[in-house]
Amino acid sequence: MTTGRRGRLITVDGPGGVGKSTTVAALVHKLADRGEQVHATAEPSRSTLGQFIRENADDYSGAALACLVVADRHHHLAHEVIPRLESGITVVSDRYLASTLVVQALDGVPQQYLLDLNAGIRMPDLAVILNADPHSIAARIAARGATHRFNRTPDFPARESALYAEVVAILRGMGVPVIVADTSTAPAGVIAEQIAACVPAGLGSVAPDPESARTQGAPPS
Ligand SMILES: Nc1ncnc2c1ncn2[C@@H]1O[C@H](COP(=O)(O)OP(=O)(O)O)[C@@H](O)[C@H]1O
Ligand SMILES: Cc1cn([C@H]2C[C@H](O)[C@@H](COP(=O)(O)OP(=O)(O)O)O2)c(=O)[nH]c1=O
Repeated sequence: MTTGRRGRLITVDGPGGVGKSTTVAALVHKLADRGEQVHATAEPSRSTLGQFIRENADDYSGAALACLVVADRHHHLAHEVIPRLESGITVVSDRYLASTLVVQALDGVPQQYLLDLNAGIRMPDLAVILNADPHSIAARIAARGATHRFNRTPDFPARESALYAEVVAILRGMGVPVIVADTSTAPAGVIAEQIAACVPAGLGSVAPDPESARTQGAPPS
């Protein structure tokens, strides 16, 4: 069924282990419960290229990995995201542009190069940046086990957390509505509620008040 209006693209980014997947699942439930058609997705995507990236992120780095993740994004948009948005379905993506601006920066890729690779992508209607005290993040990664080279590096959570705080300003400078939530202090259900409150039911755009939507600023670096 289509609704005759465009869906919204909501993206959720933050350090590995911060709570993205948990928050996305809670948000999708909340939106669906109030009658929205919602599609949950993730980057790297489920495509052949996305799966290749997940399996090989330890063997590719720098500009090579940047090109792979952004190629996957362009394909993801064309084949999975945009068609749903055009059918009125809200799409929630676990990782998107902000992840590239942070993870690839930590891999040594210049920011302007990353922005150029992303030229023309569909910008999020709402970008959610989850952040947390780096010690909490490290403890969660230790509890579940590191899954890729980025979260095997001990100082990675602190560096990643600091860079996500910077990316908030970059996204806002690009005109993207951003809300920031601290998963060290707020449970996923509460954060999902706050995000859902920024996505008015039945409207084609979101207009969060960044200050009232903010649950916590990013932790100090
Ligand atoms: N808001 C939260 N507060 C406390 N713990 C959380 C929160 N969100 C997620 N978690 C826990 O943190 C761990 C990592 O969550 P996950 O959603 O897999 O993170 P990510 O997708 O960012 O890697 C899980 O054990 C999850 O239960
Ligand atoms: C979306 C994206 C992912 N990646 C990489 C980082 C990870 O190796 C992998 C995403 O894995 P993911 O399972 O999302 O990590 P985590 O559970 O730790 O949050 O893809 C990038 O390097 N750049 C990107 O823009």
